[in-house]
Amino acid sequence: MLLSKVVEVSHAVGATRSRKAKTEALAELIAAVEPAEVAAVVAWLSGEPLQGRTGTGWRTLVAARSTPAADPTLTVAGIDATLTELVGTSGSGSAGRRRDLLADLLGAATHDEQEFLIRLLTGELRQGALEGVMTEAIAKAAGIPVDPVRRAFMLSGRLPATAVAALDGGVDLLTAFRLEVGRPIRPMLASPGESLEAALADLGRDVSVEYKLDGARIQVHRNCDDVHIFTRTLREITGSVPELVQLVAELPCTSVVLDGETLALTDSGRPRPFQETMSRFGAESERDLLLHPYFFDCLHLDGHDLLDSPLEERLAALDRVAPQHRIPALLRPSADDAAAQFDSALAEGHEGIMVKSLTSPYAAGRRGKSWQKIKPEHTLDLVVLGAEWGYGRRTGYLSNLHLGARDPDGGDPIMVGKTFKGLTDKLLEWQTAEFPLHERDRDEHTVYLKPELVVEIELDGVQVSTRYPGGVALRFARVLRYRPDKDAADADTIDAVRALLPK
Ligand SMILES: Nc1ncnc2c1ncn2[C@@H]1O[C@H](COP(=O)(O)OP(=O)(O)OP(=O)(O)O)[C@@H](O)[C@H]1O
Repeated sequence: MLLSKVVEVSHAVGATRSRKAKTEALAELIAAVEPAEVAAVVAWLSGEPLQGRTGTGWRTLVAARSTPAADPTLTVAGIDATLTELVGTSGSGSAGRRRDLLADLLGAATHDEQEFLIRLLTGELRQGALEGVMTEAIAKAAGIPVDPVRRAFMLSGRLPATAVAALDGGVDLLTAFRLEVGRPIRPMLASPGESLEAALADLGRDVSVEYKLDGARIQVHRNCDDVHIFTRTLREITGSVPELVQLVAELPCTSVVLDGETLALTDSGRPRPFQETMSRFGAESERDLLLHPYFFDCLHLDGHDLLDSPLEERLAALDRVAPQHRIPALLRPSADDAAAQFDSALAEGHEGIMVKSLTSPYAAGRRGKSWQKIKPEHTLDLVVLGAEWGYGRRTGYLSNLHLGARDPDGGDPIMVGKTFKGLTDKLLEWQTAEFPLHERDRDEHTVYLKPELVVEIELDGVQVSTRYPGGVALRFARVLRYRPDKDAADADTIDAVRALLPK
């Protein structure tokens, strides 16, 4: 298939807000593509080359760009082969070879194709928000229901492989996807609960009421001596967290997959700030800060997959394998005991509580009602769309943030407000240094950013707005912290913001 056809569909998908129209355009393309090219097309339209990140910067690409070709000739298979060569080029002279490959590729591309390739290779197409639409499109192209496609994607974390299986072998091949120890699955997520009372009324008596710790999510896989640890976005961090690896290696089992939260504690046992925990996930991690795990789920134990088992059984498995590392939890508490649990979580410096249905299976990658998070304040994770230069004491610093909510249908984030409240001097300095690295455009007052940074905002509520395109604006928003553990695809949606409108 010609690249020009893919670019055309990519534009069409970007130009419409209708989820149905997006799904149809994608499904038609996937159904039409050569079997050998399905994986690449699905990967590209989800925002990433099949080879993953190619490590090619925007400057290199712009330098490699020449006069566009008049007519489209590039094929999907040809480009995919070039990208494989590009990522495989290493050693002496590799920089020059990479430059030549890119120059040949871009030289053969039309103007629109050049734009597309540059956005693909710089990661700008990676919105991830298209994942939901893409899952539906794959099901439609294969003529099968969407649920088995979704499940296979959640278990494999890979849309291209899911698409190939769906088109090759339909539901039969998709149901062969299993939890594989060593390969991370997308974590189950929670919905914001209105209040503890509302969550208990909604979920009934069969609940686990757990501390919601303010750390970072980890997913731990162990097969005999082989331990792997992943973040919320499925990034492997095994090498940065030796103390967790050792602890998991010593658990009394042969194979296990655990879900939990990790954080560093102060000498008096209170949680250290989230940023300090996150700093341990980086390449140059501060080893003197010890991380502790607090597990809250067990997805596999000694050859048994537990994803489809009710939470109660999964917690029993967790109790068998790691009772000393469980997150504080009460099973089927009275309303008073649940309220006391909430109070003590806050008193001990934690974020709030989680109320979980004991009868629910592990819905990988889904944000459902069977896990509800209760915090004393409303918070939203929003995408930073830009920042205005400050004035007065903040002259020379990028300050007032433009905040956007995710479009669940894969469009650009939708602006819902601005704030400079809560920004410490340290954050102002960091923003001023960091934002230009994400710059999309600028004018006299504002630096506009690619949708890449996620910030957690505390707010008093939201109100109807005629000024903002989503019809809703934040009230009294203030910055709590940046969320380097989240991508724009993990930000809260415009629907989540609207759900806070007074009823
Ligand atoms: N007992 C717990 N059970 C589940 N998740 C917990 C628990 N304690 C802390 N967490 C953390 O809270 C998160 C649950 O909220 P949610 O599923 O909405 O994820 P999130 O989008 O990362 O939310 P948040 O921004 O509130 O951390 C988990 O991702 C996990 O990191």
